[in-house]
Amino acid sequence: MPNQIAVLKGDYIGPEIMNAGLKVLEAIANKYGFDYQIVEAPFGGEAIDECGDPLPPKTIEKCQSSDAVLLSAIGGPKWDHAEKRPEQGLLQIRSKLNLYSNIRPTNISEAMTQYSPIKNANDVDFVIVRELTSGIYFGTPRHKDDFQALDTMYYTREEIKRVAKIAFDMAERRRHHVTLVDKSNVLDTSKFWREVVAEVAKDYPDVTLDYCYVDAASMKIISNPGQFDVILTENLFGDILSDEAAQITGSLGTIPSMSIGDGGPVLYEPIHGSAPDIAGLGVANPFSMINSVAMMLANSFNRSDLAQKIYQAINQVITDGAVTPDLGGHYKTEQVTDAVIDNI
Ligand SMILES: NC(=O)C1=CN([C@@H]2O[C@H](COP(=O)(O)OP(=O)(O)OC[C@H]3O[C@@H](n4cnc5c(N)ncnc54)[C@H](O)[C@@H]3O)[C@@H](O)[C@H]2O)C=CC1
Ligand SMILES: CC(C)CC(=O)C(=O)O
Ligand SMILES: [Mg+2]
Repeated sequence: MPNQIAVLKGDYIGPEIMNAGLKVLEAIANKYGFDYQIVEAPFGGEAIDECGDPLPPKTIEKCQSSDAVLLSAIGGPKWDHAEKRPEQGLLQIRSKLNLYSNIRPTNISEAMTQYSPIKNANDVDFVIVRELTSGIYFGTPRHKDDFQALDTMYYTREEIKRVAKIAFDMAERRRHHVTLVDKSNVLDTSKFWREVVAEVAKDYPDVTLDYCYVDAASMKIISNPGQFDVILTENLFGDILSDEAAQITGSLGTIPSMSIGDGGPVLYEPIHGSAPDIAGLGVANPFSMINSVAMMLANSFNRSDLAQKIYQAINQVITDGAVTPDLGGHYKTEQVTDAVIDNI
């Protein structure tokens, strides 16, 4: 049976970079052997236009019966004032697949250091483990009227424990260091995170746990990112910090992510949005999606060999300067994609 991959193409630059990712997947599969089958399904704005629902039941069913899900960015001005927004579909798919941990790496390869806006970029290699299915994006009650608005940040012990274990397991395979980023000088949810994470840490005596307030962490990601190994944080802080962390590689358009739960299909997606400001121009950076394909091959299909070939090809393309305008180049999405394929 071929490996089944659910493909959700997304909105604005979503399909542009998804095409790039699938082209690279096809090329590497043909050259080195990888048996797969794509199952496309409507999602986000496209699905709202088609049936009024950003996550139709048939789409979630296709994802649940696949071995992995490859998703591109959704949303954009077309639906900003619609009754249902594509972003609701994104939160729902994460929740329905129980993907409570989102892994967002920031490492700057030797070839990428020239594009980084920071000094000492060559010692940057950390990963953000972001809680993904709870916190303020999901908390109730919520309310908005003409005079007031309310969102709720809510966490249970179990929700914190399970994502903390993912972070500590990851640290054991890396440099044995977890930094919990929170705002425990103010928020009760953060104080609770500290209590629960300190409990979990007792099972990992060879991992060092330290703490950092989110405001200071946002500064340190710029001033001394080399100090981080695994950053563990809640949903909203992880969302914000991961965009910041991406930019120190040179562009938000380079970083992939994977979202995992307790078994079931893992979901791979770039960390950025649908970039409506550059959609249709053919200049979107495809590295975030191509890196997501590589991450999928390594983690869902046990093909680290293929992932390594993709990473090496991207490095060569970067060294050759064949990059899109966000990295200061003049290459188009398609040209960059073809250059990656030529180097595989
Ligand atoms: N996972 C998802 O599907 C996400 C969706 N969104 C949605 O995307 C829409 C646009 O949001 P924004 O705040 O503009 O964030 P964005 O991440 O789409 O764009 C921010 C900036 O980064 C640039 N950028 C992003 N990806 C790029 C790439 N691959 N190549 C070159 N440049 C790239 C954009 O051109 C823009 O200037 C909104 O509707 C938002 O809700 C936002 C974040 C994540
Ligand atoms: C709808 C948002 C929560 C998407 C986003 O910004 C993200 O997951 O990074
Ligand atoms: Mg985000």
